[in-house]
Amino acid sequence: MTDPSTVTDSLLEIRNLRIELASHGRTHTLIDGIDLRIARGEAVALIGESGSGKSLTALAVMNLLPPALHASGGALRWHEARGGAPAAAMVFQNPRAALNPVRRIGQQFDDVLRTMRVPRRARAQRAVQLLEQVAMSPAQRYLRAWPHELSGGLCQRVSLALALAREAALLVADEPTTGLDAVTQSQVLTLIGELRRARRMALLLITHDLGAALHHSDRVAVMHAGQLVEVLPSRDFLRNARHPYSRALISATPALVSTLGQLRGVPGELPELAHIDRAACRFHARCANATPQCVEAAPPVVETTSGGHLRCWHPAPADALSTLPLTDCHA
Ligand SMILES: Nc1ncnc2c1ncn2[C@@H]1O[C@H](COP(=O)(O)OP(=O)(O)OP(=O)(O)O)[C@@H](O)[C@H]1O
Repeated sequence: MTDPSTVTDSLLEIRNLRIELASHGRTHTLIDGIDLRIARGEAVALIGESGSGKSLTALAVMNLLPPALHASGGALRWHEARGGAPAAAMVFQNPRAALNPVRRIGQQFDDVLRTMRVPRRARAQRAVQLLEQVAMSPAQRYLRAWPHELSGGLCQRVSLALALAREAALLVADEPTTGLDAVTQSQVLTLIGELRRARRMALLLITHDLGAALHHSDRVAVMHAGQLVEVLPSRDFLRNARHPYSRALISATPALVSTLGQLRGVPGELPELAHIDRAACRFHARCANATPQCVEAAPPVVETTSGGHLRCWHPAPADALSTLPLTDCHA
């Protein structure tokens, strides 16, 4: 794990990112005012419920938003001296869908390495090296395989190796373990962490799983209804998370509570992003701390004493969670 306090070398700054959807003559703001900095070699986990806007944020970073959606307001500022390599590479949720079903694995490496201008005679050897880095050996056997001949976990390893082939400074991993069994999930996330550290590659890990986020990142960014509501170092999260939504996510994560009896669902439902009241706090209808102020005005983002960022009128006091009987997965 990288020590967040020593990470100062900025790779990507996302400033006031907004993603809008134009529909029936109206513009709907789906993502509203994302500010996030990722340092070189740093692992940032983006967590939140399904529909909170994690994948849209990732697609904006990759410059892959679908045509109906438009990124505006902010800028993505890359500090990487690119030297011809792409700034970011992505591993997708569904590795089978990400691989071309009618190209053998070796052909897919050849396609990527050709775009990286790797000479033809060096490509096969490079593909072998990449497969060995993701622990697929003997690599020659896998290079001849079709995607349908591989398990989901092996397909995700191939996707990861293809992403590594791009030599990018940032790996964006959008739910990279969805659909994999628990053992394979852990293996894939551990492998991503090892490769990241070996290559000093930054990681934007998108996940619903707070426990996995805390284990595999330096900082956690909590997303609710198209906004970041809290960002703080992973190692401090259980103790210092102050947004009521962050606290609700902790109480809703089986790996983070001591007994199943302490497990609580997150109250209410995510508001429909396309029809949201931008003047109010987006969490107010689900929040036990809400007051009329939360309905009348959206809270600003403030810096906290623990070095994080918080968007809430009535946050929990710092260190409040240490009184809860939580299992510390980040020891
Ligand atoms: N192409 C699109 N057109 C219109 N709305 C979209 C489009 N893509 C996503 N949305 C909407 O944007 C919101 C955020 O979606 P997004 O996929 O980013 O959420 P998410 O947090 O990644 O969810 P999940 O964890 O399920 O992948 C959702 O309300 C979704 O319906």
